[in-house]
Amino acid sequence: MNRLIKNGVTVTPQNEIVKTDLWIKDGLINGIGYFDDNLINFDEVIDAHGYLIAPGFVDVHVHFREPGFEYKETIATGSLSAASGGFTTVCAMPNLNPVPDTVENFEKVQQIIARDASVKILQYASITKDLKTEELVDFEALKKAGAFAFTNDGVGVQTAGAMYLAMKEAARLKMPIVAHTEDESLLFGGVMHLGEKSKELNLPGIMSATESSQIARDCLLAQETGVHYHVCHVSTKESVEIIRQAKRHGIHVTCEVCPHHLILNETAITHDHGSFKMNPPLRSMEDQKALIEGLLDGTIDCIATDHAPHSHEEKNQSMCQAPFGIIGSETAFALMYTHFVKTNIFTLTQVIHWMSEAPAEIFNLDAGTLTIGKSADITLINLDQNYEITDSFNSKSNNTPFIGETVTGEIQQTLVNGEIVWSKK
Ligand SMILES: NC(=O)N[C@@H](CC(=O)O)C(=O)O
Ligand SMILES: [Zn+2]
Ligand SMILES: [Zn+2]
Repeated sequence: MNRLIKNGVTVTPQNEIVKTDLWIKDGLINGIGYFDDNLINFDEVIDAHGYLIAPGFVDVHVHFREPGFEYKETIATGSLSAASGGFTTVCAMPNLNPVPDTVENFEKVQQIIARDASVKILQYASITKDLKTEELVDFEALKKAGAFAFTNDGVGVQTAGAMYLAMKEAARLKMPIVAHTEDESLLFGGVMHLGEKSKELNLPGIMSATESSQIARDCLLAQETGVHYHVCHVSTKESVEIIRQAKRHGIHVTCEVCPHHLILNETAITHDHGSFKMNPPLRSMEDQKALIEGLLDGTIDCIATDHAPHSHEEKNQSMCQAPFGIIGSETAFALMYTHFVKTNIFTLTQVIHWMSEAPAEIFNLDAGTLTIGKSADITLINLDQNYEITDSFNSKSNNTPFIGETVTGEIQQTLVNGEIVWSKK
């Protein structure tokens, strides 16, 4: 099967836009340059007239809710949502029911993935049984069953001892520990960042140290054990500084940041509504600045969405009642492009890198680049198209505070292994 993507552009490492075609043969990238479809016999020619031909994005942090919470999302709807956001490889979190904490439970998820996924999905196994801190999973068996990495995302590992033993075992197996860092003894029922805004809205606050103190603990344990330690959704300036210092000390730590923490801060919370509630919460303007600086100086390694679907009923209530989390797959690129590339804070090359090659490099994934001989995992983007984010998504849920915003940069088509998995209607 020979397919040609014609008349597109790519962006060079120097951030120059150059015209190009891309030739796909049997699911692999066979050539990047100019190809004459009068001379070469293509089964199909996709006219990309001026669209950016980008490597399919890689999202190391999504919640697909199946099995257990199919009313929020399923592997079918979540992966379609990812595809329509330009993602071709995603890593799915284990806060499911049952939790993939045994080989049997893990294989159940793998079977649904094999049946229903429209993009490549790597499934995380949990660190502990049922995400409760006491008992570790069988790391070796879950690795053999195909676990991508270990995490308890949704909750933090509450004791240093459990985290230490988990890291020791993961290090032995050369597997990463991925951490949602949250010390529950420092939570005090908080629902948004503890600061001026939480006082104004009279809502219980979450202090920054709830996150950063556990990152400090874990960096020291990562040094002790030599494990690859990856921090989820970094949100505070203290977290960035701790990770910066840990990297300077040669500790194998990497981390991700979410578009919403880069774009918004606590002042965006106009009133007490569940759509502004996510974990970690929108922090202060200083924190937001530190996240941007952290990306620019390499302290923060990549962008991940933390796509966290919840039903309308669940989110349409006070922050004190609504669950934490917002969706992110379908809006990530356009939001980053609009807020950071159009404003010359980041280059297009940087944003693409942080959404594709960088996350793939962190976890040694064979993804995230346009390379001859590699899988044709590709997204085509119209960089000139403005559109309004509406409440209609491929995801089952529409819990995002970005509804109503006009953005630039629309995903047109996504291919996985050279096959079209999503096209804009
Ligand atoms: N981010 C969130 O606010 N919520 C996530 C859990 C998590 O990522 O911690 C969820 O599963 O809903
Ligand atoms: Zn989390
Ligand atoms: Zn998450």
